[in-house]
Amino acid sequence: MSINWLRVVSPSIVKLPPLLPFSYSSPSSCSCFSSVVVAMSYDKELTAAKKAASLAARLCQKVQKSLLQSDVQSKNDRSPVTVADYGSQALVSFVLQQEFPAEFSLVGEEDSKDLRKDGAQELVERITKLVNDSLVSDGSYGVTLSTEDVLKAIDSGKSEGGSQGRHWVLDPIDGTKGFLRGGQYAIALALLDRGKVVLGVLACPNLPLTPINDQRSPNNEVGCLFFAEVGGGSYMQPLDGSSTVKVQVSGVENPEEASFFESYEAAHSMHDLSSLIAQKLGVKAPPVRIDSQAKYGALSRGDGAIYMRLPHKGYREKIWDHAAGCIVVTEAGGVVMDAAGNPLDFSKGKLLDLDTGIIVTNQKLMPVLLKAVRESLEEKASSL
Ligand SMILES: Nc1ncnc2c1ncn2[C@@H]1O[C@H](COP(=O)(O)O)[C@@H](OP(=O)(O)O)[C@H]1O
Ligand SMILES: [Mg+2]
Ligand SMILES: [Mg+2]
Ligand SMILES: [Mg+2]
Repeated sequence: MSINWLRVVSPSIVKLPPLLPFSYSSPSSCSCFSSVVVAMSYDKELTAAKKAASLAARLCQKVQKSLLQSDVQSKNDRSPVTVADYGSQALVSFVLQQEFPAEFSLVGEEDSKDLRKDGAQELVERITKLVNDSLVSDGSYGVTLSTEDVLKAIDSGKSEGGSQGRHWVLDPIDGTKGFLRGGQYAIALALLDRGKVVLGVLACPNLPLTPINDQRSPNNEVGCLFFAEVGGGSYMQPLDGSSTVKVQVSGVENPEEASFFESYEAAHSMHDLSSLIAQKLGVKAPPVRIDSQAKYGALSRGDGAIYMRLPHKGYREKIWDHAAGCIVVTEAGGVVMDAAGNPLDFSKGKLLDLDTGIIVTNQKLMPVLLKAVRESLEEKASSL
């Protein structure tokens, strides 16, 4: 097993390795922070991000337990959104603004447009109550938000990101379809500094604490928080923060022994193409299909060795669907690339500038995986 357990009395005792005083090169062909940079600590930001994501995860868990039909709405693109997506974005936005009032920019998936329409008042009140209940249970801020405060907090996520300054990147619920099915979902929060991902937090409320493919453990306990800061490695805690482990990607070198993840939703990734690639590699295990960036979390601790995401033609990937997952995997020793072999570029605004797909694996397997992807894409194109 590739999880290196570090049992500690309190998570605060686990110190990230000290950052070098001058400069360092990133540990691998790191797609999140690739150039030589002046070392910088983001400890305060990481602490705030963990707090915000954990609070949002608790809000989501509460909603998932007793989801009402009226809690689910449909967006313009007909994708689902729930009171928990909105509540999570409002909560994370509020917490980050409290912690960093001087410099705050957030690129979030949701906005309040539909909530400001006639007939949405009840929904907004339900979201506001969820947010206030979460703030009361935390007890740090001593405020009660009005419905307008909540709408404003959701709308603070309107930043476009880019290559200048710092921007938080938030997917308040990644895998809303999984959330609705009672499956996997994640609260994904990352920080961009001058276009590079410098920290990421993935709260995965339904992900087992033990490896998902481990036949021997009953997988009863769920709820994982993955986090990573550039140059500091990747870590996992139970959502209650009671212990911390350093995680590392699988060291598998033989593709026949590798297992791979893909989206649960066939509409999100071409399962026929990934099975062709797996066949070329000689992968024996069937694909593990799970929703959301929980795939990046599971991969970072070695539950599987490969993640393939090959969207149908025309789909454009959003930065909030990958930023946190990318740094969690990269800091755990993995590599994240587009299917053409380029690192992901988070500096271009809300969208990732790629149209081939995203592949994730360890450093040893990446060259063979890229080759199999290239050959499979060529075969598919020539068969059309
Ligand atoms: N046609 C499509 N192709 C690829 N990804 C899509 C898609 N439609 C939606 N998605 C994205 O896939 C995400 C879920 O990822 P996964 O497939 O790994 O479970 C969704 O995030 P949200 O649930 O935050 O909207 C959404 O952004
Ligand atoms: Mg969505
Ligand atoms: Mg998403
Ligand atoms: Mg989402």
